[in-house]
Amino acid sequence: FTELESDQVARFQEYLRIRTAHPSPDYAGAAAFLLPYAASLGLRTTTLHFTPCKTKPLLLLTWPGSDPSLPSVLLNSHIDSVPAEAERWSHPPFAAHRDPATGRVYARGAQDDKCLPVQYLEAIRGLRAAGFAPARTVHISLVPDEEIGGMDGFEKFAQSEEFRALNIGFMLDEGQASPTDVFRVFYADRLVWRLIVKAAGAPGHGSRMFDGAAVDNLMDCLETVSGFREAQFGMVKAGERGPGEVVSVNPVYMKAGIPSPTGFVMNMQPSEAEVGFDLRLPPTADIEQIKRRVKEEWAPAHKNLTYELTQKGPVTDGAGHPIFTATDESNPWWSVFEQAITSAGGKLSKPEILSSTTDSRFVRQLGIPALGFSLMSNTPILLHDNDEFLEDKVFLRGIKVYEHVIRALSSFQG
Ligand code: MET
Ligand SMILES: [Zn+2]
Ligand SMILES: [Zn+2]
Repeated sequence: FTELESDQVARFQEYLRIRTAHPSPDYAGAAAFLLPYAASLGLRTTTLHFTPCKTKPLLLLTWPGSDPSLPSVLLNSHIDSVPAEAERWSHPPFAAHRDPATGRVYARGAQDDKCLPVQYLEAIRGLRAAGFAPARTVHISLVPDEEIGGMDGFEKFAQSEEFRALNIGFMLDEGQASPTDVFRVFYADRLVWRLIVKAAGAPGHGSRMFDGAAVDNLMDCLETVSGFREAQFGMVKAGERGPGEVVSVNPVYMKAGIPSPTGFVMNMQPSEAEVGFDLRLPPTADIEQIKRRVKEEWAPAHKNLTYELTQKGPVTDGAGHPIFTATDESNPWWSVFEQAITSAGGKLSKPEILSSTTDSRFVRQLGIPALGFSLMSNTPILLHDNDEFLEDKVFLRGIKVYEHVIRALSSFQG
């Protein structure tokens, strides 16, 4: 590595060491790292707050263009991460350990998505060093609370006067790693729902067989959901559908039993049981049909099951249409982006629907084109997983590709 490249990897590690994981992300620590970093590159910095307590800063970094009449380009990244089960990691999740043999940097957030701001900023450093001056203004937004739905983050930002004033023409946001050498690009997100099913039932002796116990009722629900899940997953396994093109439903917690000092009482059947599901729908899914399925098949009242089904974020855009960004000639930004990747010597995947959900949905909802994009090629998909890592060489190559992308997008005269 050159001295610059070593510094770039070191800056990535430094950012990863700031504990921005939920449930108590260190947003102040992140701001104290990112704001002076951006200022040192000559960017304008602004801090916005959308909560009265001002504990959730939204940082805006700006590289002014020579033609302020042109709509600007926004590069987004969320500051927060999901938590980590530290004892199950091979390296501590907030140490950002770099394995010298493989170049892998291990940390919560290495992929999702704390590589991005450092790559954006280092790409700008490279462009400035090359004497490049953008025609369009380039903004970087570093936002809080994406992992918990964005209600105090991008959702409020997208509705704000400050956002409108930025006059954004196009946004790039996070994507997902690619196990092959193509870069993945995403034109839509799945809708994110949470489903909580509660079962009630007759309590009784642990030894007695009877109908209608709470856990028995909940198991009926799990069995039905599992059948549906297998059918959806089957289409992905068979290669008929992409992972973003089916409905996913995964149990993420279960609660039942009567606690005792040593664990749970073993010879009593409890009168309540509960399961939580992460439910994701493709943007064009028939929502009424899913709602009916939950009510009639997954959690029918006659089995003593009740449920809460809640949706996070928008379902349709302002015109009532499913939320996605065009990836054809109707969207001039698409071809500018595609050409930038080619000029950087990269290959792009066929545009996909992202299987997870990002802040892009709030921008697309406004009719502004936004793509999810990831330069993590030849990398296993480890977001929200243990031992999340990114290889230093992949990270560094990403900076070079962002140089091409930022140059092209900010020069676009259409
Ligand atoms: C709860 S909104 C989405 C949060 C996160 N990006 C996910 O896909 O799980
Ligand atoms: Zn993310
Ligand atoms: Zn995430």
